[in-house]
Amino acid sequence: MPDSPDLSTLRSDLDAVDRKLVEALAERQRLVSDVAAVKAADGALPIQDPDREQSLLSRVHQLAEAAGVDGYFASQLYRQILRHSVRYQAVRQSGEAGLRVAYQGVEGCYSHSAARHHFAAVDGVGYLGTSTFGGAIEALKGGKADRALLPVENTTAGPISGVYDLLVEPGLHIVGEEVLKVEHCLLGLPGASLGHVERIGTHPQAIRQCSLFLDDFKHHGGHVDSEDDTAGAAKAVAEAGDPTRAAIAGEDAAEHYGLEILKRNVANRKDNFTRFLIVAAEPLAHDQRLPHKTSLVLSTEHGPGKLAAVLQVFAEAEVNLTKLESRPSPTTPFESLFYLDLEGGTHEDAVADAIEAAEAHTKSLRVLGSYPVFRAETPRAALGVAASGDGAAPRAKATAPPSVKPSRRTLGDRQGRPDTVVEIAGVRIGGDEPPVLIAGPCSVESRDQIFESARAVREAGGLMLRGGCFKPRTLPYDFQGLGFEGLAMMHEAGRQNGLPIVTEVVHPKDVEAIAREADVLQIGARNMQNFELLKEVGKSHAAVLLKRGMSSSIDEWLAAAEYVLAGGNERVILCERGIRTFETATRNTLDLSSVVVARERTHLPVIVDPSHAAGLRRWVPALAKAAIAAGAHGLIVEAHPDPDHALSDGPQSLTWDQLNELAREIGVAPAVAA
Ligand SMILES: O=C(O)C(=O)C[C@]1(C(=O)O)C=C[C@@H](O)C=C1
Repeated sequence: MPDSPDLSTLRSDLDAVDRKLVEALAERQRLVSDVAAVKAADGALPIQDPDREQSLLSRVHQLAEAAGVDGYFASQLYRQILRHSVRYQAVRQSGEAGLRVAYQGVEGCYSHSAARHHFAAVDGVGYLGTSTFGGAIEALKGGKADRALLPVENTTAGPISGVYDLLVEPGLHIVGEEVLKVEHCLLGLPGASLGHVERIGTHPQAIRQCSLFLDDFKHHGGHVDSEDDTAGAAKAVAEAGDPTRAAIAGEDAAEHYGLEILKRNVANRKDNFTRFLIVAAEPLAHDQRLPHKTSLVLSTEHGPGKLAAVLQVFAEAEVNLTKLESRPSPTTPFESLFYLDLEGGTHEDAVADAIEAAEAHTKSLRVLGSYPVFRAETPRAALGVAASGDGAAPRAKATAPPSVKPSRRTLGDRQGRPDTVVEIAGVRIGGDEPPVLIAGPCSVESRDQIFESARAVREAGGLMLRGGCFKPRTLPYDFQGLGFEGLAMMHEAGRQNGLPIVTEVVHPKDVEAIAREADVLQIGARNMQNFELLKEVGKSHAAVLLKRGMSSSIDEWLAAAEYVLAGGNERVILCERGIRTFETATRNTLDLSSVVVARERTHLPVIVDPSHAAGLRRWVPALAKAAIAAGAHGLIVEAHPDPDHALSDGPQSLTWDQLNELAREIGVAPAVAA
């Protein structure tokens, strides 16, 4: 047998392939540049063409699969390529080049990363870090920079109020926005370990966003230092060379300062985004074919309904507001300035007319900027940007927040309300949405098992990954789950495959920590009436999947949901999983009538777990299809890479082939290439 090539030979072969890949990207960019020229000559052509992108992505998916490359991986890469392509074309239309961009912080900080994303399509950009937000504005005003990029809001910590005060300075124009997914990581020296860290340094904003992790760290004797910026803290750790020190910063900072990620995702919320604004000293002409946003600042007289009158104008003109923020006026005590963001640009008549009409109800009104927004993969609702271009009509919204003390059983009752659609990282469950398949193993058993499961679930057409990390078992000797270690693996597996994750929480004290990594908190059948647990998940930002207790009536099940809703958490999904009857042939008796009744009595989504009802895998598909026929909004199904050797619930877990077939039968499997 010939010797296999050595590592250095393989690496030089890889180098050659990488060169070809980069050359192909350059060739693509040249063609995109020609496309931009065609579009410059014909103003009727859209810069972004969602239909073309869709067909291109599915072709790439098919080509990749045929070549033995994961189709999802290839299409994710292509999404990035297309995003860059749209920006590249926009820049070619505007003629921007050689910009100097000021941001607050040192290299590798989030503002620097956001700036690099935003200006990636511009040739010859230089970056200038300043020590304060005001310093970035000064650089702009003093002619040392052409743009300043400033963070204005974060989806966990809220508005960055000091920046709003800077935006109203005369002579500044908002010319763009950038949204960055912020993933706070704990960084330390290579070889350092989490257990030996004694001091953690980071920016006050990150301290707020990671308060749960840091409180726990302090509780165990650790010290937290407030630093000027996240990447600065990372730099200090690298320079100190002390393995007991760590910083909370982004992945870019780790790369920049040669640090290792000791723990990913230490923020309170898994989905953590920061919105940045790009400011210039002159207004810019933007390509009007791109979707726009407009930012205003205004003040009103004191008096009842003054602000409402302004808002009414936009409501009547059907101009959507994506932001309303108030700040004290820098000049007049006890007067407020209101910052508003609107969907649409001032070149659109509806927007321009509405602004003019609104002005009549204000004491002062100024347009801070009208600028293009690039569609990004962000939870658009969370950022106040309406989903666009996907053709999906907005469906029934979640119910109003419980602003009044709930009277007896009102929140969950239908009372003529439309169905609530619960949205979980882009997956919509409820109402008239197509049924959602949630699948995965009963328990997370190992890294390989959960990664293989995530991939198989995604390939089958599943939209969420299930997996237990904290297992309530009948016998104390049975496998109890891998706990937080398993959760971290599952989080990563879900992320890599674009699947939100569902996991059970069994103890009230774990709710916050689990919700940092999981998208949906499952309340198991045994805990359906654990009222302290229900109250705790009622306070959580994560969605809740509430299984019906094995001996609970529908009334008791709905009353349990009421606990969660009354706590302020409106994102409740009911799950029927079978009840105890005299029948012992199946593990539980699947009560499909509860789906019909619950759908009539509440506005909440109702899904079905056929696995725990059946107890045997060969019975699962029939029950699953019956559940959909009865009106279930989705299924949560157990499936395992090797069901016969599963550590829990093996007999009722489907194989991948069975899962694929079920997905096809209920019509959620991805379309197969012709
Ligand atoms: O085909 C076009 O119209 C292009 O602009 C090219 C391209 C691409 O890079 O392939 C870029 C943006 C569009 O949204 C679709 C496709």
